[in-house]
Amino acid sequence: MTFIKKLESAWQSQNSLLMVGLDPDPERLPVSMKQNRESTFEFCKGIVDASAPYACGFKPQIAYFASQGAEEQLSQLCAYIHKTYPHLPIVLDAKRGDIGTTAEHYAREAYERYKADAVTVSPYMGFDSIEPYLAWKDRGIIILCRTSNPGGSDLQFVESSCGEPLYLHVASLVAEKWNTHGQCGLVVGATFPEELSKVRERVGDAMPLLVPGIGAQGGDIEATVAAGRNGAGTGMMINSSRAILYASSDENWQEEAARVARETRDQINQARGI
Ligand SMILES: O=C(O)c1cc(=O)[nH]c(=O)n1[C@@H]1O[C@H](COP(=O)(O)O)[C@@H](O)[C@H]1O
Repeated sequence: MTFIKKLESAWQSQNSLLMVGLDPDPERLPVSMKQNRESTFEFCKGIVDASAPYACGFKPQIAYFASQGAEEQLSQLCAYIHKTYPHLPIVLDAKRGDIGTTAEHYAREAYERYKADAVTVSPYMGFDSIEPYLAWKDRGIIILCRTSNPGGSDLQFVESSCGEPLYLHVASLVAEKWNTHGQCGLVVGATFPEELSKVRERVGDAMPLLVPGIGAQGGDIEATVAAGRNGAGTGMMINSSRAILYASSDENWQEEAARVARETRDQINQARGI
């Protein structure tokens, strides 16, 4: 099954647009856990099990694993998710971008080594830096468009040669030229609902948007849903990481993670009118 079909099916079967971000900071693990690589896996597995009923997918952030030499734990986690929750897609957040020959290896890292259903990439080195990912027709490529951080405006708001901000130019390029097999999506931050709505309008209903920025970054759920939903009331993977992961560091960390995930799913659904 392709990434896009798996995601669409998860939106329906889970009745959820919530993507749970897996950003395991060794310094913020539950107090009962030791700060080591094995705990990184155990913690993420615990979060996955607690939040799976409320999620449309999981987004592990590679830097949190690589910075502590926990790549094997990331592989183990992806294998665990595929085996236990085969209906929930994994978006590997790696934000890669490099010349084609190198990009080929980044694609293999994401799709072969970690068996991710999709990976985040940067568009700024152009089409040949994206092309190697397109060869994996059943996988997804989620391209940075209007990121959630304040500094995103430094470049993404620069006027492009077409006389509009660069992020909209990226949205058009991906929708009209790069998305040759219908496997691309875009990253647009929940912290910028106005731009989110412009991107949705530009790319139409079919393209999924990865929308980080609710929870710890303070994005407004109602405004996000109103701006980014498609005609079917879906179309978004609305990501929350720290608000769920670190809801509690006490004995009840799994229960609290589950509670925040459920409440976030419910707030998103309420904004969808469900
Ligand atoms: O590609 C991403 O996932 C991403 C893009 C973006 O524009 N902003 C953004 O915060 N992210 C990621 O989304 C997650 C947000 O985490 P929280 O702010 O803790 O919910 C982190 O893993 C970020 O790396």
